[in-house]
Amino acid sequence: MFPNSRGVSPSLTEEIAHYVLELWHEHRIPIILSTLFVLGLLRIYLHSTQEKEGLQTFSESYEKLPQQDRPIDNQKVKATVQGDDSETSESPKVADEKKGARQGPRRIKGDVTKKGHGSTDSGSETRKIQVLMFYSSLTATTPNITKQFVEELAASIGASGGQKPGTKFLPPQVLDISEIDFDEYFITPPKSEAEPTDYFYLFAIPSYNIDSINDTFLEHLQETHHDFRIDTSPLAPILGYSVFGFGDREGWPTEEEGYCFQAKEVDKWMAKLSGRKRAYPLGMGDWKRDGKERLLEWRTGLTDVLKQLEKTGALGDGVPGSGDPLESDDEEEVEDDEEVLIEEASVPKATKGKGGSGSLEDVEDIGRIMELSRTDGPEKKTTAPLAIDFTTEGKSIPKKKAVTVTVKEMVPKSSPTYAALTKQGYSIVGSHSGVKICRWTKSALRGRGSCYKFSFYGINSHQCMESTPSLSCSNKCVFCWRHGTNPVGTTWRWVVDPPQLIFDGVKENHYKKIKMMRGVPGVRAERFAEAMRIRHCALSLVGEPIFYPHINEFLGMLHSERISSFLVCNAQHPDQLAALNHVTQLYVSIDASNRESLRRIDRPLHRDFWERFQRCLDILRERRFRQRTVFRLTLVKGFNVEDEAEGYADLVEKGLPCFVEVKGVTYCGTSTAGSAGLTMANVPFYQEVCDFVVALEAALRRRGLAYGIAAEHAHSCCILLASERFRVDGKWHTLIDYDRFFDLLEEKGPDGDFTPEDYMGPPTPEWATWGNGGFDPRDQRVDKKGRPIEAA
Ligand SMILES: Cc1cc2nc3c(=O)[nH]c(=O)nc-3n(C[C@H](O)[C@H](O)[C@H](O)COP(=O)(O)O)c2cc1C
Ligand code: SF4
Repeated sequence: MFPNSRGVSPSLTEEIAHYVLELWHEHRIPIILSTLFVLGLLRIYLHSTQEKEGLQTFSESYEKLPQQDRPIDNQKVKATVQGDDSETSESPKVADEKKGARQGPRRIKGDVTKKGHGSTDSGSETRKIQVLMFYSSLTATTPNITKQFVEELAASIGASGGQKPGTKFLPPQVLDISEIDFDEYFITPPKSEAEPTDYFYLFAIPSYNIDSINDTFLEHLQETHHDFRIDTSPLAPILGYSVFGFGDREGWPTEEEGYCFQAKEVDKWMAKLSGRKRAYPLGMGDWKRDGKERLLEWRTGLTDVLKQLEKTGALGDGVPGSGDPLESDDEEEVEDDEEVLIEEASVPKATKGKGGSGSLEDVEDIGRIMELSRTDGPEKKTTAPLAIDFTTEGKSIPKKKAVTVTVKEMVPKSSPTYAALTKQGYSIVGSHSGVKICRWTKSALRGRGSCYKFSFYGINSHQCMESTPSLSCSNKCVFCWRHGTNPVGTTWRWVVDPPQLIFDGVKENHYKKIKMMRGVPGVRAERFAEAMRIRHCALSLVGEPIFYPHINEFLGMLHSERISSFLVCNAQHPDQLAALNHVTQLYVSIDASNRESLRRIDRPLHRDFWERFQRCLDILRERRFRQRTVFRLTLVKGFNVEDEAEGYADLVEKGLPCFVEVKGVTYCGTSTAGSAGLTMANVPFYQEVCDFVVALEAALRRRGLAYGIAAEHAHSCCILLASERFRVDGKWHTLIDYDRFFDLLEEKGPDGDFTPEDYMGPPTPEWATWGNGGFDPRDQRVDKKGRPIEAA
């Protein structure tokens, strides 16, 4: 070996080299692996930081798209999605690209951060409201109507010309849908450059059964909703929308035949795109007939909505996005008053022993009542008469009990009864009254049929309020699904609310509930506007209305506002019945034809129930030329149908009512009616109800009683027998002339001398008479899922 140039002996160098080599041999695997690991980490890090921007820009689903399906200009899309205002402002190039994009894939544009409720966002104070009214037209009627409409609307909301100081409204704009770029308005709402603005969309849409701009527009709405790259409700940031349709009743008489069909479509797709922000129901009109009137109605309703928006920034009750998402449509469909139901009452356990069915206080047990009144719970000191059994004839209260004591409320807010009733959709007014909007009212608002009282008596279900001034009842009928939730007793032993409080309260709550229907699909503007004027009151909700000590005053209030009264009582309170002033129609429930059957079915609390019942029939007979009296029979198979036609005929002979309504009990719910053991098997088929009515009519004729089968409403299993007093020139006249009734009251007083014939209405419509089914031809029958049912 030779020394190297630096004079280090070769053996040392060799030694070092050897040492390094050995080291390498010994540790090369971990060294290689850790180097690879570090390099790997480095690569992942670099890769992820490079990709980050791309991921921010496009949604995952978008990344999976084939290249040719991606937007034309990624950079622009990126910028607009990120909310870059400079990019959303319209450069001609962008506009051109948008037009080009119509054929190709849709461009994503606008702010992806969805604002929940428009102006409810922070800074709403400074936000303006821009109403945009879109219209289409082929034969040039709509543009002028729309322009005039918008001027009038602007005036009514204070947004015309020189804007009212302080108003949030910008002057409304009118836009022809054949001239606008749909992407501008119907993918996301436009962005205002000038000032923060929320949008409210209105539509005036005539229908055409030929190809028109409407089809392109509808296609666009549909495509936008189905475009998986876009939120299914991309128009959710708008404040609300509403549609008015123009059509021609002559060519397209009904909705089924195509009347205003495209307005209905626009309404439907806008509901989807806006996340159900229907601010006011769909309006429809025929310019040659009722167009002007309907449009005015629609404008009046819209003005209210817009003013509310201006004030509160929200749409109000019942419309999603309003802060109160409850839609009546989502409510559990509970059958209502006129349907007598078989259903097991769902009684909260706590109710038992507190006045529910589990603890029926004995009327006569005044000592116990007083005992109870001392227990906690809302109480009122009152000098109102306590526990006077005004339902018990000739009975007086022992002197020592007639003292001023603490009287309890019938349904205190803290009680389980209150909770149970409100859960079922009742609004409790004061401490013992209730109101609830019935399913027929909802159905009529949506043009899906009215209750049998429309067919028989001309009642508009959407103008009918169902209420009671007494939630308490003295029976526990087996088919009454409310027993267990409503208080029972035979005496009035609670605080008595003044009639004015009840009257104002039931109206207010009824209107509140109607308003909650505003955004419900299918509600028609015309019916909605009409529903804001109560014309009828069914005093039959639950409990016993004549139990309320001031029932006559309450009736007087209804009548003074020309609201008709249909009062149903349970034939257990003869004294109150005898003292009752005029009602438009007076019902007595006849649930059985003999004592034993009545005891089994009604399970009355009064021991002298049969005598009370008989006396009520006598009173009805005496008053048959003063009151329009009705027997209401509810048929429960296995209880009160078989072989009872003769017994019922005897009762009719005794009471001689003007009418006999026969109705099959309706089943609702899954289980039997508690101890009574009722099931679906107890619900008679319509044919069985028909057979019974035919048998009853024959039994009446055999007794020489002039009654005939006048009308039917097969849809609710209900048939009407009427006295021949209401047949004129061979035609039944079961309808009521309501105006005449009120005129008579005004003329002759609440207890005046006039007869039911004095306010008999026009002939019963042909479609409602026996043999014709009785379904309102203006409406469309639907099944449980809302699908149209073809008429048989
Ligand atoms: C070709 C044509 C088709 C129509 N089709 C329907 C229809 O299917 N349903 C309907 O209710 N009205 C229909 N109409 C009536 C129009 O909707 C109605 O007259 C409307 O007021 C026209 O508005 P415009 O003059 O602005 O086009 C049709 C009218 C035309 C001219
Ligand atoms: S009478 Fe009125 S409350 Fe009764 S079912 Fe008909 S619409 Fe409803």
